[in-house]
Amino acid sequence: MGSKAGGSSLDLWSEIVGADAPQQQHQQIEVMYRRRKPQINQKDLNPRQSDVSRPRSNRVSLVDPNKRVSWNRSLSTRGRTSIAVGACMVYQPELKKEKRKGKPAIPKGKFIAAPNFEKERAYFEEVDAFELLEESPSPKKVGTWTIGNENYNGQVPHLCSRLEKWLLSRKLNLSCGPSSTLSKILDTPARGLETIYDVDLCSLRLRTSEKSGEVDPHHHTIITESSNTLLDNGLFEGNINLPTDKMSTQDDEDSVNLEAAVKKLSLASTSTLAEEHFSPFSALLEICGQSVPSKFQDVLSKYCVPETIVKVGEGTYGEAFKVGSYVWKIVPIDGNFRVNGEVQKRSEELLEETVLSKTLNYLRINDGDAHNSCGIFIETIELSVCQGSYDTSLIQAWENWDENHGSENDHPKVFPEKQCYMVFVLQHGGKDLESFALLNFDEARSLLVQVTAGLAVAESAYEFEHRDLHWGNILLSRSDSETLQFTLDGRHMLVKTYGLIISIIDFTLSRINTGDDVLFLDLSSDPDLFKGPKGDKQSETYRKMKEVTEDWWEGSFPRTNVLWLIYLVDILLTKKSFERTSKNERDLRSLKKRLDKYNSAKEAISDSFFNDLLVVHVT
Ligand SMILES: Nc1ncnc2c1ncn2[C@@H]1O[C@H](COP(=O)(O)OP(=O)(O)OP(=O)(O)O)[C@@H](O)[C@H]1O
Repeated sequence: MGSKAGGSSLDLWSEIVGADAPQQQHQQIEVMYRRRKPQINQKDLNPRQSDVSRPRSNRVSLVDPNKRVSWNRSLSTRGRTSIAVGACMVYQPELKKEKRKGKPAIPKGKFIAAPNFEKERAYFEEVDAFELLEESPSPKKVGTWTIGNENYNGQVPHLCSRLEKWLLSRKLNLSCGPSSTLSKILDTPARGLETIYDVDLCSLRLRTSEKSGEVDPHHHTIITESSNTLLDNGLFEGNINLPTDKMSTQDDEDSVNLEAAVKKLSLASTSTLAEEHFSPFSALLEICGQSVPSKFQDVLSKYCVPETIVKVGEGTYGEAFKVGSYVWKIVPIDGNFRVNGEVQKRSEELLEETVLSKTLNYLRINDGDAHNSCGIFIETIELSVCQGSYDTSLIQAWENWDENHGSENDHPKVFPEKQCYMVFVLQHGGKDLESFALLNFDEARSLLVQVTAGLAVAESAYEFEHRDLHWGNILLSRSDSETLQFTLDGRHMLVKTYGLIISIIDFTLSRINTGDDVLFLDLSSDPDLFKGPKGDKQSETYRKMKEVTEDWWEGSFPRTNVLWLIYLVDILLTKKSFERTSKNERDLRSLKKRLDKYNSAKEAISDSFFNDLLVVHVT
């Protein structure tokens, strides 16, 4: 295999030993669900829902079968209920009712028989007894970068203050152009966090709580090397490129003065200037390099001829279309009516997701110098804000898909002329794990090693936690390459693919430290997320995350990545059928047990399960 190429390769992982656990096999009875939507056992369905003539029988609202509101769907309103409902909510619960009478029944759920129910029984009894040990929570407010937005009230998703300042400064002085760290993230491809910190030191420095001795987690300390003149003029740009060595000689007194000045400016900004010049929507436009929203047609024409567009998937918020060789994820935003039973996302939320996606793009750089790199996080090619009714080519593609798959989403004809959308132009990542047919155990373990290695790399680079890695958010495609390179803390690893390439998507719930700010969603404002069906692996994983984080979502808890790895092993064992021996199943169960001891994907990647899938190159 290509994994041995390169001469001086050492298998360092083999020294990590993990004793196999007792190998009982048990049966598990578990609800299935799709993405964040729980699937209820047939016996739990009322007759109407279980009627095979209803193509949506696998998506059952726990509240009202006609209304797509469930424990998981309420995610969409997390932290923004007050905005959406208070401002302009027009609830349309009946939107889906008139749809597609007489449509052929095409159930979407994959009901895969467990390979050996009897064998599984013993195991799952063991697994059930094997509840995760009490997590050892990370100490709060220590060791993470403090965050900005002192006005954060737990209801509005956090938008990094750095972003606000950058955007504000762009408004105030467009001729300066963006040169802050954030703009670098937005304008250029991948770079490691350590580099970002370096760059940032030339314009701004963030202090950790530890370093500054501050205890307020919402206090964002900014120290600049800028001149007071700039500050006095209100033209703070974070754009003063002093050499780092000069930065390091800055004395504390100056820092304190400047800090106070910046704080003053910041306060003035939020109360007056920002209100006049800054809105999340205009910020979104800025990020996309637009001054006004585009028309679908204009952006589409850059990528393909409209007739070739095909819908490839759908989520709670977005529709996914293959446009040329890319995938467009189209998310309606800021509208005052529900779509797919959900309050539309607001610009604020999309701001965070766009910055996060762009930051993860940095990991894709693999120029030999990268300290951390991998290609597993889906590449964001372009971001665009569009406005108008849905384009006819997209509607046609939507209807074709609906005929074949039975869409659960509202027909896009509901969108009025003034509707705005966030368009993510993404690398095509293949099929999601839910619908992908894995062939054999080698493919399954390559899936696991790629996800684990990718999370380890992103943890190391950005303190990244995905926090929603269910089987709709893992994409798979086949390829000829035998190995993939991951670089973790400067060590180059080749990972065996067995012909499978994995991509991770959907960073809505993710947490990241961009080097400027910690971006995260405060899930404590969405209690329903944690009320999913008991025993359901996905809902249990949200609950375990809550235990681990102690509901402090801002903090760094890479253990949440491990929780999703455990979930993935469960999914492979119980929801996916592929060629495997009983030894293979034992190996997976043993891995699951050992995973429980790890506090990060970085620790997990050293597990013996991955030994012969990884080769570390010492350079
Ligand atoms: N880059 C991509 N390549 C291929 N398919 C994609 C891509 N992005 C999204 N999809 C398809 O669209 C589906 C929905 O995407 P995504 O999960 O990002 O939307 P969402 O609205 O955030 O979903 P949810 O919140 O319900 O998980 C995916 O499960 C996948 O099938």
